[in-house]
Amino acid sequence: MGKLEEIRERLEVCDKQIVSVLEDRMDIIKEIMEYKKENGLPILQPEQEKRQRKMLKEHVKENTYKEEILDIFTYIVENSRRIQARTLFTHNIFLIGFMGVGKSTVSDYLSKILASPQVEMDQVIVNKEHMSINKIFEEYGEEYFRNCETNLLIELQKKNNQIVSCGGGVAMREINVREMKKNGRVVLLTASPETILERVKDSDERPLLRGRKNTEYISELMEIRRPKYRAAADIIVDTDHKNVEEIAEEIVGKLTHL
Ligand SMILES: Nc1ncnc2c1ncn2[C@@H]1O[C@H](COP(=O)(O)OP(=O)(O)O)[C@@H](O)[C@H]1O
Ligand SMILES: O=C(O)C1=C[C@@H](OP(=O)(O)O)[C@@H](O)[C@H](O)C1
Ligand SMILES: [Mg+2]
Repeated sequence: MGKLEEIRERLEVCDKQIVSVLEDRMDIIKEIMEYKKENGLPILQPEQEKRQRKMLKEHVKENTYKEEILDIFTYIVENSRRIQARTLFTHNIFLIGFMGVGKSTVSDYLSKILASPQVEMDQVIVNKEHMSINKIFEEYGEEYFRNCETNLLIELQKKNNQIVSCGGGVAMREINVREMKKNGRVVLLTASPETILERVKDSDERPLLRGRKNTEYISELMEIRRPKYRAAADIIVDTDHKNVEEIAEEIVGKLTHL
């Protein structure tokens, strides 16, 4: 055997060892998830990831390849998140609720922490139509926008493990609720009219609130929509006085025990 072949063989042995250790690591991740589920412990615990990273940095600080090793670990952790997500859910998660409850914000956070694709329905429609939501309402009317939402929900059936941030009106159509339920769990976020006003007051991107940004109108529309939101929901999470991390943890905890 030539020298080069001999070196390559050692490399192959090394790669196989990495594969084997990675498999062990992934099994451990699953074991942790099962233990947390069985014992009702918080599932996401982002602070644990930060501790892990700190420990690792300390461990490799004298290493010649520390940058490269840390880079590899970024991918390892990303994939562990994906395994975590699959251990928890095999379906889509749809966030519904009134404008400003935090559907977009929470879905963005959940998609990162669970390394799962996010679908921001409003944004997908804006991209498809090459028009802002305001412009779609102005040019084609609300009914057209609602049809875009229904068509998109049907399209979303093709994939799993997506975190979908719905527009606030999605749960109003029964066909939309049926589509979401086919391969998804529906999470209703709620908040008081005062909280909603605080969160939407500086944005002009919601045509339904134009010129009506006050708690009276928000309460009125919320009451009209409430029965449909509740009927569609598999779980309900109130968001008043909670930060995004707390809301995400509550969602995952409740979905796990559904
Ligand atoms: N839990 C929260 N606490 C404080 N502010 C929040 C929270 N959730 C969302 N926000 C803020 O409220 C505004 C509306 O949130 P967004 O996610 O766009 O709501 P939605 O998609 O339900 O309309 C954003 O400015 C966002 O940063
Ligand atoms: O409640 C609604 O009918 C709407 C909510 C908006 O989304 P957000 O709930 O994300 O603001 C957007 O889809 C559109 O302005 C209509
Ligand atoms: Mg939104």
